Amino acid sequence: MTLKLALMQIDVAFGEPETNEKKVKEFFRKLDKNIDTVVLPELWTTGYDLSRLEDIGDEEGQKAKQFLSELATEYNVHLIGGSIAKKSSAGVRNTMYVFNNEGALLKEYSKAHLFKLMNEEKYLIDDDKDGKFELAGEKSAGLICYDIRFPEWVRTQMLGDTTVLYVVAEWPAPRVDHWKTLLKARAIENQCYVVACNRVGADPNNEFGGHSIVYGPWGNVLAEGSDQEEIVYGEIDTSNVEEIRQQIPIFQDRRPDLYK
Ligand SMILES: NC(=O)CCC(=O)C(=O)O
Repeated sequence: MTLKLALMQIDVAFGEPETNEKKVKEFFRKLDKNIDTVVLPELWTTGYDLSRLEDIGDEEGQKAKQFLSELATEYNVHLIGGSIAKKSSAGVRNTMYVFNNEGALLKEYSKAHLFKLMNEEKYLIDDDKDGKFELAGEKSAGLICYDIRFPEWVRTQMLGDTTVLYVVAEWPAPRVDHWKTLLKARAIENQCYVVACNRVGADPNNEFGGHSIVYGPWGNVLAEGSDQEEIVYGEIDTSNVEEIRQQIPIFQDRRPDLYK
């Protein structure tokens, strides 16, 4: 399966959901024709304005779901909707929504690993559900930023022939080298495509690194963004994954009996 991708590497206005919705709409107007799948970054509505999430978070994600579903339908694209701050009676979660090109919600995933360096554990609650879904006939998974530092969690998503891993992030500039290295390792060790969208710009506490990136299953870079706002375009063809997994049969050679 070939997929034409567009990673919307935007700057996120701190705590201003309406400004950010306008920005996303503006980016969609600039989108190339014949794109299959669009990816947005982490917490793209609010940014890391965590202390105000009770006010600016999205009740049950209703607003974001409607907004994303309409965009997916209007532009006839599958949409990895980054993540947003979803409020519920349990607390606020960092939640990704995935829509198909008919505007149907395919998946809701909430960040499993909270990042203490950016105070997530003070304002957010984690979740324990998997990130797996099927998009455009392709077994896929979606994870959020810090989640990629946990190869055992990523592996769980890749078991069962998952071929594409989508990652959405607000990853700070000083650790862009970690971002690229970790994503490359996840691609190589899982023999999968990794499609990762990071924001750019700054908030009061961090400068963000961009470098949204697409890796192939050999760890080869297929597309990479700069550190500026842009749409990063890439294309993947998943037809080689099975052959690579036969050549070096990592999934068959696993010894889960040892990994305790
Ligand atoms: N938003 C995040 O989860 C950031 C993770 C991060 O910066 C890291 O180094 O890990």
